[in-house]
Amino acid sequence: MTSEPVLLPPVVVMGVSGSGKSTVGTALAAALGVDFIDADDLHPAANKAKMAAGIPLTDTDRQPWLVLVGDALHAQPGRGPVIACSALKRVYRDTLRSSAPDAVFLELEAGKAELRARMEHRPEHFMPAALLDSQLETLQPLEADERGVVLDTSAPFAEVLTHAVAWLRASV
Ligand SMILES: Nc1ncnc2c1ncn2[C@@H]1O[C@H](COP(=O)(O)OP(=O)(O)O)[C@@H](O)[C@H]1O
Ligand SMILES: O=C(O)[C@H](O)[C@@H](O)[C@H](O)[C@H](O)COP(=O)(O)O
Repeated sequence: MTSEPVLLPPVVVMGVSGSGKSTVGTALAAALGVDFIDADDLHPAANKAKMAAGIPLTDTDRQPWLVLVGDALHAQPGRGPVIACSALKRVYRDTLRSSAPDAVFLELEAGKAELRARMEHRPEHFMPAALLDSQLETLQPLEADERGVVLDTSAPFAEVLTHAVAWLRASV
């Protein structure tokens, strides 16, 4: 007798720059056996150039990017994927849910000093630590009616991953 494969909804690993989205998302996708996509790779070149110059993106800058992220989210029903995407505001997550209504959100958090240190020590990344304040000001944490969980990434990495997998197994 074969067991039914577990259907995994699209998973968005969200949070400010340096919160660990790419790191946790890559490991989580590998653990779940689904594709990982980094939404940074979907940003138009102009958005990346703006951030690299230390200028925060506006809602208008982010809108076409969020549509691309939404398209990627619902491309493989039942097979994730796991996408690392900041999804800082509630309205951005609403845009993603308009493409993938079943998407779940894992919000990664850490203290400001830890976030700054991570950004400053990350080799060859376009995002300057100077944008951390703006990222934190823009962040609207998950609300009670949004399907997801907050994960404290100041815990050891293995614990963060175990918590993420356990939450998904219990919730989907
Ligand atoms: N849980 C963690 N504990 C310590 N360092 C971490 C953790 N998660 C990520 N990092 C480190 O912090 C930096 C930023 O992580 P990254 O995954 O690039 O974040 P984001 O994609 O959210 O910007 C990387 O150098 C990474 O190795
Ligand atoms: O909406 C935004 O302002 C960006 O998506 C931003 O949140 C993201 O942090 C950068 O693209 C840098 O990428 P990392 O988050 O991987 O550092």
